[in-house]
Amino acid sequence: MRFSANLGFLWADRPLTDAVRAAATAGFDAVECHWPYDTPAQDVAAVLRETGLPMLGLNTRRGNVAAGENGLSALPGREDEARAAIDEAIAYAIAIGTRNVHVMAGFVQGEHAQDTFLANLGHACRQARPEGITILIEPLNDYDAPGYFLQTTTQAEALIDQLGAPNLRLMFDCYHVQLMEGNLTRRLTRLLPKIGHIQFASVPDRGAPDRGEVNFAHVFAHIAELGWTAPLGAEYRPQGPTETTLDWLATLR
Ligand SMILES: O=C(O)[C@@H](O)C(=O)CO
Ligand SMILES: [Mg+2]
Repeated sequence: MRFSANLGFLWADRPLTDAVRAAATAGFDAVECHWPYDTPAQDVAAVLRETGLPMLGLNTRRGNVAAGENGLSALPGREDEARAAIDEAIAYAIAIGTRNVHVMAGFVQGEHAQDTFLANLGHACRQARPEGITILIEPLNDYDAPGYFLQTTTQAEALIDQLGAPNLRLMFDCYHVQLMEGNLTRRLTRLLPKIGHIQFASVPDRGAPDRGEVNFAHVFAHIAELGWTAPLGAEYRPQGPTETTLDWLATLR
């Protein structure tokens, strides 16, 4: 199994460039991040060259974070901002060689939200495709992100089918999926052709994967049996310094 350190949570107390170095030293095979925009892309590109780690993915900006926003792309009336955030994320991804951009939907419900999300995802897929970039959508659980537009893999699958873009895929975060829908291994098997990236954390406390209600040794073995070889994203909140939470890296590899 290969693993990617999600630097939105792991080593989140360090500048992004130092966090990449820490992930390399700890033995991760790749990194991914949430919102890298405060760090110049050329600095990130340089540290990726230095360490040899790929940055697997990044997110579009959330909008007005102070006002509680968590993405713009499903918000009716905010299309210009949403598309600017998508274009910015794609440009940043190109600059650092990242192949996945997660387009964040936002807190909104309803039919207009669905139409808005689909239209903005269409824009994202068209912009990203010539660059070889995949657009990801990620269902978030309703406990941590109440009211988030995209909450289940069932909903995400319907959106992917409806848009029919070859470069739109599902970010399957085992943590969110277990909380909302469960049945992880059957769901992974069925959805595999539509999955662009897999993440994990313990459930329900979003800690390291060697605890909680999900047996990740079993889930990872199943993912390997399915033929999935890309690094899996460790997106958990370390309790204490990240280095002290990495025993699982040796045992689950
Ligand atoms: O699971 C998550 O929260 C992340 O993957 C993310 O990108 C949005 O917060
Ligand atoms: Mg996630």
